[in-house]
Amino acid sequence: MKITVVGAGAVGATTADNIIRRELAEEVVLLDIKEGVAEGKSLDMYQTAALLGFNTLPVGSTNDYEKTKGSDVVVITSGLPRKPGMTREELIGVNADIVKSVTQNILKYSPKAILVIVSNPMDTMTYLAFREAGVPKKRIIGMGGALDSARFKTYLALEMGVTPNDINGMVIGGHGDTTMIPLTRLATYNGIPVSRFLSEDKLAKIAADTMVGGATLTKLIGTSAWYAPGAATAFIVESIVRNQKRIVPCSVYLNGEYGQKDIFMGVPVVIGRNGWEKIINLRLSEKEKAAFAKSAEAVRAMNAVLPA
Ligand SMILES: NC(=O)c1ccc[n+]([C@@H]2O[C@H](COP(=O)([O-])OP(=O)(O)OC[C@H]3O[C@@H](n4cnc5c(N)ncnc54)[C@H](O)[C@@H]3O)[C@@H](O)[C@H]2O)c1
Ligand SMILES: O=C(O)C[C@H](O)C(=O)O
Repeated sequence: MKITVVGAGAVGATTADNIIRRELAEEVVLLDIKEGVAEGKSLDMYQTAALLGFNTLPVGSTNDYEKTKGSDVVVITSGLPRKPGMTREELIGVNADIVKSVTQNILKYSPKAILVIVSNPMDTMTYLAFREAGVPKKRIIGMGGALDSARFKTYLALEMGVTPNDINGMVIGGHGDTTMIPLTRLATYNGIPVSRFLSEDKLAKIAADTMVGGATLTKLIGTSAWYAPGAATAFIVESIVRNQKRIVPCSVYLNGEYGQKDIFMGVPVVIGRNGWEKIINLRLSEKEKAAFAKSAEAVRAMNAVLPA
């Protein structure tokens, strides 16, 4: 198994670190355009092997795609992160060109790879990667819902004073401050609806906090987050390489599912060795359906901004 992570910045390096520690591949290639950075971070990571005991080999590359040849899974994190006060959507101008050229280069050397797109605005960047790659839809996965759901579970756990490990919950829709849909109605504490423990007001606040979870961290840190994004990306990669068939909300191509066509949006999917294998059709309430349709409108408007 060989995995490539494009972009050796905060999220890319953290993703690679999580993948390496869990020995999800024999080799992990980290690629960046900044001279020496990917090589340096790979060597730094490998120097933890003697301390942590893993056997995966990290390999750095300054824009040399030959080194990525024959990758089974490729994660794309290259691109600008937002600054405080910005939306993810404002990154489209710069990041579209980056994601487009990276996708083309990757496919030249790894035509069979499953692509996991992280760069923002993620749903639109995933749509763009799909358009450029021309590969079966099940091999293109956008990472957003895994992270947003982890934040949702964390906020629920903090409010309830319990471990996030006992909380189940999903965020679907777009990966944007106003397009996410935290499904409070379906969230549980070990199978028991969280509404048995929290008031409607508390749940509404948790949903609102989840939606601006990324913006909150960006304001605190000065750039966007990387620990949970890196862990969430590695979580998806693990479900692929270990063929775990986990149900994870991911941005995937919808062709009529959830009432939408020709769009990438977050919905629960089964993730296994072939990419996303199946879309889970949740029975949404009328209010949730309306939120999904509104979210799709916003994502579609972003997609329309992409150059032809
Ligand atoms: N989908 C999500 O949930 C999620 C979560 C966190 C961050 N993000 C997004 O991920 C992206 C990266 O965030 P970050 O914090 O790691 O940023 P960063 O600035 O730390 O790292 C980005 C890296 O991409 C590299 N890069 C730029 N152009 C490149 C190219 N053509 N080829 C290869 N590498 C190139 C840069 O040199 C830099 O090292 C941003 O767009 C951010 O908004 C998405
Ligand atoms: O908030 C951001 O801009 C980065 C990422 O999408 C996140 O949710 O952490």
